[in-house]
Amino acid sequence: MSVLVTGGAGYIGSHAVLELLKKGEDVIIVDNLSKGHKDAVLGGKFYKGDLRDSEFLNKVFSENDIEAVIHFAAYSLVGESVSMPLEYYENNFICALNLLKVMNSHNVNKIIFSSTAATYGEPENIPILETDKTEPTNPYGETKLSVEKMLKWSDTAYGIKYASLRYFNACGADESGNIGEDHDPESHLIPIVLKTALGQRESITVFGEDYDTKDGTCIRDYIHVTDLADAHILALYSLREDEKSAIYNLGSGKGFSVKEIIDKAREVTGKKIPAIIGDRRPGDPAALVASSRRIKEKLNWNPKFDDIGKIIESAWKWHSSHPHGYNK
Ligand SMILES: NC(=O)c1ccc[n+]([C@@H]2O[C@H](COP(=O)([O-])OP(=O)(O)OC[C@H]3O[C@@H](n4cnc5c(N)ncnc54)[C@H](O)[C@@H]3O)[C@@H](O)[C@H]2O)c1
Ligand SMILES: O=c1ccn([C@@H]2O[C@H](COP(=O)(O)OP(=O)(O)O[C@H]3O[C@H](CO)[C@@H](O)[C@H](O)[C@H]3O)[C@@H](O)[C@H]2O)c(=O)[nH]1
Repeated sequence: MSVLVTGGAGYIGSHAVLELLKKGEDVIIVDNLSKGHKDAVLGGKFYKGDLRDSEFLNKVFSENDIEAVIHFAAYSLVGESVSMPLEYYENNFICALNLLKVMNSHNVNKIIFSSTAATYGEPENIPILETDKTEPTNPYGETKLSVEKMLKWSDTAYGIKYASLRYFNACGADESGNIGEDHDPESHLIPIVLKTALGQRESITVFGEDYDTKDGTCIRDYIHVTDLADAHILALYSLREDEKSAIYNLGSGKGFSVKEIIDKAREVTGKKIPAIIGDRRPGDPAALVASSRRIKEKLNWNPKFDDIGKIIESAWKWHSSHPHGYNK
């Protein structure tokens, strides 16, 4: 039987596909390539298509013996979601709705969902626990929280078991340097900092220096993409072992400010990396840091990258060897 990976040509999805293949899983990938790259998919059976198209989805499920779904496909940019909320609801909610409907009609009862730290909003406590309140400060987080609620009711009604993984900030690249992050336009901090190091941008703009944090810039929890990919495999195994549905945070437990990330990248690359201070970006909470105790205890998740310098080094290996991403 096969594992269907939606959004498997995207940044995190392509790393998960690689790890699944290494474990000997039979993998099917669906991606509309709106943001992803066919060259990022290093194996498996690839379908180009859109999850908003139920007929297409039904065909994929009819042609294959699908056991479980890992659902990455979504729009995922905090700032963009504030200016395009309806597109975010349409893509993120409708894709998940169509997927759950087709899963139910084909008796597929396991799904791993890419949720996010953005479901919490402005946290009351750091580190954030899965039981903490969820009040998103942006439409992106709202769409993901709505899907989590739909998953809960689909479990109650149809017995579809889920693991909802609330990732904090995914970063880094596969150690081989063969796949990595390539968004167009790029909006994530670490790739932009590294593109500045490569001389492709004149400077990095720091979005706000007046937050209530140690140096006034936003704090995030940066987690390596391969450690994230590994967590999906553990979640898949747990659903196979009839574990109950659950929500898990995935982060390193350490917070770094925007300025600290820029300084660390200067150290790793040996480049100057000019930075200028700009306005706050709408929708950004001041600080997000995870407690990942639950997934460590319940699924034995054991992240390998616990050093931000090593994480940035892996991203630098990818960016410096692929300065134009997959379009070499
Ligand atoms: N990058 C992060 O830091 C982060 C953190 C938390 C959660 N997430 C979540 O993880 C998932 C993957 O994120 P990513 O950074 O790899 O993003 P990405 O944009 O690189 O990957 C998403 C993939 O989904 C595809 N896709 C989008 N809409 C589709 C549709 N309607 N039909 C078919 N394919 C579609 C895109 O072409 C792309 O390849 C997303 O759900 C995102 O919300 C990401
Ligand atoms: O040019 C830039 C880009 C980003 N930032 C800041 O850097 C931090 C990280 O930003 P970014 O890399 O864009 O990630 P987030 O907005 O934190 O969102 C990521 O991490 C979330 C989980 O925390 C996921 O849900 C999202 O999908 C994913 O894009 C934020 O404080 C940004 O304001 C800058 O200062 N300048």
